[in-house]
Amino acid sequence: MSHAWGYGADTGPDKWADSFPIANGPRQSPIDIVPGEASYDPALKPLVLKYDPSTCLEILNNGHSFQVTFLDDIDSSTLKDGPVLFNHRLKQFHFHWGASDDHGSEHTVARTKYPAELHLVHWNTKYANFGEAASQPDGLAVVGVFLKIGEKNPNLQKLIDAFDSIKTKGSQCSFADFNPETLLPGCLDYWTYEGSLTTPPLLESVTWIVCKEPISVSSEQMAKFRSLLFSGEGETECCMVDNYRPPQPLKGRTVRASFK
Ligand SMILES: CCCSc1c(F)c(F)c(S(=O)(=O)NC)c(F)c1F
Ligand SMILES: [Zn+2]
Repeated sequence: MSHAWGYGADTGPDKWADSFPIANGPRQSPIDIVPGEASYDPALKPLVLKYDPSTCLEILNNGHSFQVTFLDDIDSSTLKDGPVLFNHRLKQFHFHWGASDDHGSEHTVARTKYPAELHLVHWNTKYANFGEAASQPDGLAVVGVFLKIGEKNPNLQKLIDAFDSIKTKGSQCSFADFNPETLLPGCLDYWTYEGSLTTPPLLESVTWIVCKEPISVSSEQMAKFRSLLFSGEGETECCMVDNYRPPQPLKGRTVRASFK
């Protein structure tokens, strides 16, 4: 039986529950973050993100987004503190974006949509590997960063410059010495809540850490994101746009803030 999923009318988020019933689970992501309803928690520690550019391996089009993958066999690129109790290793980062600049993020802030959202995916090293961690309620920690239309971002440009090599689904190329720290905002104030992957298998294993401050992207750079394809080489071209899941019910969860 095919569990082929996507973002089109027949395969998109409204259909995912057919193959992945957890889509209607108690801790699904993304959510709408309402700042006035978030609880400031003075016990939340500052995020400690330490990334080693030499662990950057490749950039690839996986047919749902583009991702940059990291070597995660030792503690070279890690997330510590913040809301998590254990050390986490960086596995990959990817983005979600819209067909136009007025939407595209997965999380929203008081229903405000950003044109794109970066996800830095980390796994808890109390588990043996990413796959095992992804099946545990405290297995993953994803840092979300909003992209806001403004100045051209020279660090995002390094990713965009590789797009000609990863235009179609399944294409990849080596990608070395990229430091994800250059994609972080200057202020690391964050909201945190217990959630899930935002794509199938929608596993409820993610501690979400959503940064309050966005990073900049130019409208021209967003247009380059939209030049990537969901489709593979030789297939009818289908532009990679609107690869986001809309906000899901909070179902009684608390969103905590690391800032007043
Ligand atoms: C089986 C997972 C493969 S790794 C991965 C991913 F590819 C992905 F897209 C998201 S996401 O839900 O879309 N964004 C947080 C994740 F959380 C991930 F961990
Ligand atoms: Zn994501």
